[in-house]
Order: sequence, then C-alpha cells, then structure tokens
Amino acid sequence: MTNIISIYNLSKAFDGKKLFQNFNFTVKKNSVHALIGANGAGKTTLLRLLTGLYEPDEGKISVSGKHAMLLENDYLYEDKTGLENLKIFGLYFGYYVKDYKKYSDSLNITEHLLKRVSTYSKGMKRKLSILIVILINSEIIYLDEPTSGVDPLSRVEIRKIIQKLKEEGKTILITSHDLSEIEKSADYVTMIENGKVVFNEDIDNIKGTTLEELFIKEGGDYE
Ligand SMILES: Nc1ncnc2c1ncn2[C@@H]1O[C@H](COP(=O)(O)OP(=O)(O)OP(=O)(O)O)[C@@H](O)[C@H]1O
Repeated sequence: MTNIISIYNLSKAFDGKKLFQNFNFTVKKNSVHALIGANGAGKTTLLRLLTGLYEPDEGKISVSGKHAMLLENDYLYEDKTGLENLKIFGLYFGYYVKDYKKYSDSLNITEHLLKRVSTYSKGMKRKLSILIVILINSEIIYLDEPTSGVDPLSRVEIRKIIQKLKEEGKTILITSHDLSEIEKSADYVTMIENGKVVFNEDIDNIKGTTLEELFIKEGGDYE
C-alpha cells in the first residue's frame, strides 16, 4: 500500500519551545490510522500541520489528496434544523445534499434531521458534523476526537461509518483518547508524546495486550 501522507524530519516550535523535532510519520492509503497521546502531546497540532493551518519550521509534509476535517468542537447552526445545516454547509463546500441518506441512516440521525440542532444531544451533534464532513467527499478524512462525549450506541454507529468510508476507498486519520474504540476501528496506531513517536504499530501486532496497557507502559498519563 502506498503512503498518502508522509512527514519527514518535521520540526515545529511554539514560543521557542520545540514540540516536534525530527518527527517522521506516514499514513497508508485506504487505511484507518489512529493518533493517540496524552493531553498536549501534539495530536491536534499535527492535524493543523497536515491541513496547512500551521507551517512547519523544518521538514517536509506531503499529502496526496484533498481532505476534510471534523474539528474538536461542533460548529453548527443551533437555531436551524439538521437538514438546514446540511444545506447551508453544502453551499459552502459544494456538495449535493441529496446524497446524504445512506450515511444519515447508518448514523441513525435521519429521523432527527427535521428537528432543530439546539434539541440535539452531544452525540447527535457530533454525528451531524461527521455527516457534513463525509458529504464533502474528499479522499482523506481527519477526525479530531470523533467520539468524545458521545454515548455508547452513537460510538458504535460512528465506528460503522468509519468502516464504510474505508470500504469506499477513503483514508481516515483519527485522534482519540478512547483507546478501546481505537482498538476496534483502527488498522494502525501511532502514539506520540512531547512531539515524538513512542510507538507505531499495526493493530494486529498488539493483539494480546490492550492499547491501554501499552499506553501506560510507554509512559502516557491516560485519563
Ligand atoms: N498556536 C499555538 N501557540 C502556542 N502553543 C501552541 C499552539 N498550538 C499548539 N500549541 C502547544 O502545543 C502543545 C500540543 O497541543 P495539542 O493541542 O496539539 O495537543 P493534543 O495532543 O491535541 O492535546 P489534547 O489531547 O488535549 O487535545 C500544547 O502544549 C500547546 O500549548
């Protein structure tokens, strides 16, 4: 499998403090790759570097394809319905709203789309944001904490949609603190700490030990 994302020798500092130094990282095309690490490890910053929001100080970042990103927080029009949100974001991003049903059914939010977002639970808002990101139909999908604050049933639905996207040929890079969820949905896991790769594994190679055990062994302060 070819690499769709390659980071070579990245350095990035904030206010003179180095976060990433000689950092190397690759993501295989059409895989589900998880980035884990304690608070402040650099996961969101890495996504910002990949999406061009931040410039590297040194090194090379190569991304072969268009991306869309689920942000850490949901930015939705609370006083509009779910469907109206889909339409508004469709205007911004240039997607056709008619293509949404197969995904909204999998996410189990179709029947809620005529309700105002202000009546939604955190899980429903997260799923609506994910639906918008999916409809953008880019090759690479970044999901920053997709299951944070989400109920167990919605977590299963989000996991299923990630697999569906993979079957459609997408590449998905997820940041998460939800290690049991990552074990179920990722093909590859990279743990970062203080801007360094602590381990980078094929999920099949860590079977027998849990990600949580590995995380603690490698020094992360898992909450
Ligand atoms: N624009 C910025 N200016 C100054 N410091 C920054 C900036 N962006 C990120 N940082 C610093 O980089 C470090 C990593 O933050 P980041 O949000 O990437 O961590 P994270 O792994 O995503 O954490 P969390 O799990 O809490 O979301 C933090 O110490 C943060 O203060």
